[in-house]
Amino acid sequence: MLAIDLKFRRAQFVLAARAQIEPGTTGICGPSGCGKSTLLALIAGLLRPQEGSIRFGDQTLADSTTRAFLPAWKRHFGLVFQDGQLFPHLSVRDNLLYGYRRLEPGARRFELGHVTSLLEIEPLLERRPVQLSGGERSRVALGRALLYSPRLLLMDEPLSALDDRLKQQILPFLKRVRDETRIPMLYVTHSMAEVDYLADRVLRMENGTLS
Ligand SMILES: Nc1ncnc2c1ncn2[C@@H]1O[C@H](COP(=O)(O)OP(=O)(O)OP(=O)(O)O)[C@@H](O)[C@H]1O
Repeated sequence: MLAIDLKFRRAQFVLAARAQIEPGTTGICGPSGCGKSTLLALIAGLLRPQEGSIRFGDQTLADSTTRAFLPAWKRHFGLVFQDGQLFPHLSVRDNLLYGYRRLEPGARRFELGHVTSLLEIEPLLERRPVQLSGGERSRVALGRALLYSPRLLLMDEPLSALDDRLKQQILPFLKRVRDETRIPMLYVTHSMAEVDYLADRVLRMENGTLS
């Protein structure tokens, strides 16, 4: 599904990644600073590899030899980061529908009611993000990413801002999303417990190298 063979350099840091990632849920684990977020940013199209290529199915996302580069918004991937990054001035409903409204109706795989019931967030629709708990915010961020009907869901430590009790509450929702939507996921975490619970396979990163 995803074929990665690239190098990316920053002043003090080199990331070298070569991997074939199949559909399902893939955990990416490794110590702080090893390059996990950088790898997700390259796959998302927020960074461009100086060398090598990234392909999704038969589509080239980036290729340094042909200088091909598909911008992030054309990749149609969903992103969920640590703090959820909801738009503070929009209600939960408008946050959820943000990407959905920008899709052609024929491209919409999920409807608002389906996602809000999957994540149990119906009662929150008229609230603003500031009126949500951390766990509710995470579920809304996940819901927003799903309603964008992504071809791939990229999650960068989506639970790391939560305490253990909330993590235990949200993990079953993530599992439900995995099983009911079948959207392929890349899940970056420090936590082997989260990977054991959710992932079909694990890739390890160390000092910028993926194995
Ligand atoms: N914007 C940036 N400018 C310069 N260096 C950066 C930038 N972002 C990250 N780095 C450096 O690149 C390396 C990889 O960082 P990255 O955020 O990918 O690691 P990570 O594995 O996601 O870490 P963590 O688990 O702490 O989130 C680190 O050495 C980091 O200091």
